[in-house]
Amino acid sequence: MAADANATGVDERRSSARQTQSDDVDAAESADDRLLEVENLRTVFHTERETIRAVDGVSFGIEEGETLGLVGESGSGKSVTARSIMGLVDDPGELLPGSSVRFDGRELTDLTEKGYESVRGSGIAMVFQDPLSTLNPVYTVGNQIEEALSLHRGLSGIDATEKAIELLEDVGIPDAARRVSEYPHEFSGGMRQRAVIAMALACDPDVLVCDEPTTALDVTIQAQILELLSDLQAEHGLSILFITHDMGVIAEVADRVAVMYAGEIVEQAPVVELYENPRHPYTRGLLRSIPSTQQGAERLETIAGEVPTPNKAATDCRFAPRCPEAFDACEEVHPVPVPVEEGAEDHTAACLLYPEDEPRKAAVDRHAAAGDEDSPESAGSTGGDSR
Ligand SMILES: Nc1ncnc2c1ncn2[C@@H]1O[C@H](COP(=O)(O)OP(=O)(O)OP(=O)(O)O)[C@@H](O)[C@H]1O
Ligand code: NI
Repeated sequence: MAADANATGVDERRSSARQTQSDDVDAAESADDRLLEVENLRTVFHTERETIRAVDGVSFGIEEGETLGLVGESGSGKSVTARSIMGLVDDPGELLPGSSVRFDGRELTDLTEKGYESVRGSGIAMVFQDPLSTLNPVYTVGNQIEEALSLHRGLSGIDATEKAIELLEDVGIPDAARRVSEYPHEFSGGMRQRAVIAMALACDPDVLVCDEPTTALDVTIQAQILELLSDLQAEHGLSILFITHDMGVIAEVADRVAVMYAGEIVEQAPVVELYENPRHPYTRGLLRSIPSTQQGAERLETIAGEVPTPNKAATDCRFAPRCPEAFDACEEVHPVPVPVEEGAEDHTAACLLYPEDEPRKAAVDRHAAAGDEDSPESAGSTGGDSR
């Protein structure tokens, strides 16, 4: 239905996006450059006991050729964000109304499964942490790449085999002509992940979503895969969403970074800015927990406590119980992303301490007002107010 997005459709979506935008972070302004635009994404899982708000109002965009790093502790909602973009959220999970994922100007969240398949086949491809979850043990690596080539590019026979070999060469697999007929178990961990990347490239995607693609690999191999991804990006102009819990890896791969905590993005900034000038107390804590190679003797700090499971709409700051800088209002007001100071549109933090150059009370009021506008209670038809 939405398959052939025309210019008018795109314009309509842009203007409706503008209306629903909170005025603090006007992402729609730069939507023109953004190949992938995620807006107010809410993905919940209904379990017997509770509803887990795994992704709770996440917004970000990725420009052409850019890498956005998505970082956060285990359970913060990174993988669910990736699966939501890919249309891979199944029962008991669902995207709540108002969630938007636009790819190349086209809304994906209301596509049918068939429509999504075509997006996954040609627009957006995903690389998972464990290559064995993607590769089928009973087929040769070549067969699997050829199948992708046949599905997405209509290649078959010798053409498909030749292209598969070329892809394996592209991802740095030596002796590709021979290895194309080997089985996944004959590949090492690093070579398997390269093969998975070759499979993803078989679709000639514009966006690559990588969910901890190097976490299972040892450090040397990890560095090689990261280099491969950056080479491929330069070569194919890929946009990459790179998910990891490792701040060290993020520093190497990302152009921009989004820090996730308990289902929300708590800080977003260009990579150098984030490392040199982190603002959210959670980001500061994460950065203090990176092992520093220069000062080997220095003790590593970790953030005490655990990520809470977001099982209610937030009415406070979910990080407050672990935050060294929390004050009274943090328990009563839900912070939304705001510029960290006036004019800092590309550096936002969801923390009541910001904007830093605003009097504390005014800043808190600004968060409270934005939260009221945003809340499902005020947006829904019930008119009920839980506050
Ligand atoms: N199928 C599911 N059913 C119920 N809850 C789920 C399901 N999938 C994910 N969740 C919950 O969603 C939350 C976010 O999980 P997610 O896997 O996205 O975290 P993550 O940031 O990727 O963590 P990790 O670094 O461990 O991979 C968790 O609380 C998790 O328990
Ligand atoms: Ni994950």
